[in-house]
Amino acid sequence: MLKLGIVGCGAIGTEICKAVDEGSIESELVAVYDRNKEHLSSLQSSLLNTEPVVYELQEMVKHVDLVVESASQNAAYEIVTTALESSCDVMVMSVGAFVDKNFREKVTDIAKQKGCKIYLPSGALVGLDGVKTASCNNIYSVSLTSRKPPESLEGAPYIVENNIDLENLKNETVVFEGSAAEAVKMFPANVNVAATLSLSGIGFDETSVKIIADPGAEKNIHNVTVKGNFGEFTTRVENLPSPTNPKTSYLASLSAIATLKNIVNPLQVGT
Ligand SMILES: NC(=O)C1=CN([C@@H]2O[C@H](COP(=O)(O)OP(=O)(O)OC[C@H]3O[C@@H](n4cnc5c(N)ncnc54)[C@H](OP(=O)(O)O)[C@@H]3O)[C@@H](O)[C@H]2O)C=CC1
Ligand SMILES: O=C([O-])CC(=O)C(=O)O
Repeated sequence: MLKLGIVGCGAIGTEICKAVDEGSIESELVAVYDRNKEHLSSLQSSLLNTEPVVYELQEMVKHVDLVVESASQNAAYEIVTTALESSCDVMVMSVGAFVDKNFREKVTDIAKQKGCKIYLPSGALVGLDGVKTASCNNIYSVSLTSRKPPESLEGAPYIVENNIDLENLKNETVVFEGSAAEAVKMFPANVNVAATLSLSGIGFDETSVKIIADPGAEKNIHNVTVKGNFGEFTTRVENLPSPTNPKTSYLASLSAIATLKNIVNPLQVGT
């Protein structure tokens, strides 16, 4: 059985733990950690069949096969490096950390040396199978438009630095237009999807991102358009927010669960 350790037990981490606890993923939930003690204890009390040990990262990696990062972009750097150096596989939800080329290359090298894998789930996006397939023969352009309730963008560095008054927005407003490279740095808790899209396709600088704050939006809506030698396609997902974190689409949690199921399944379906 795959032994799992989860760092970050908020919206996504909790759903993963519940899925393991219910027996939906053939694996053993060995250890959990969160700096937020409320999240940790509410997770522990929600589990019916499992009693994972609370281990900080350095101890966790001695006891598990795979570490799940579901914490934050800042936390991802240490979690990924420590897990791989200890010969653990790692699954990362804060994919925006991979915008840093040095980090990307460093952890890919460590993974190769240790014979480990780094898994980046599709998260809140749909259509990455098509992007990966299309990228095998020349993509001309990839664009992402994300429409979100204004409050979900509160606190993002771009909003703070540009003094954008989200509270008093009356109409839908394009708050950001630029490269995925800039978007994931400026909206670290909002567009990790732009990072996953960039890594599936043509890169961070070449992928364009538009973020719309829409006071009428109750869902996180992501449209992706890809053009290349294959032709072109557009995908659109209208995501319901997670019950405990409105910034995070519920589909992101399901995607993490689907990736873990895929890891333990000998039958591999899709791109
Ligand atoms: N790839 C994708 O498509 C998506 C990715 N995400 C990303 O996934 C990550 C998890 O999302 P979500 O579950 O909604 O987030 P939550 O805020 O609900 O949960 C994250 C938890 O991790 C804790 N945490 C943060 N930093 C650390 C650390 N250094 N060590 C230990 N615990 C830490 C937080 O504590 P505290 O409360 O104190 O901050 C919080 O309890 C986020 O980075 C989010 O941006 C989200 C949606 C889609
Ligand atoms: O959940 C979403 O819709 C997108 C998101 O927060 C992210 O990519 O970081």
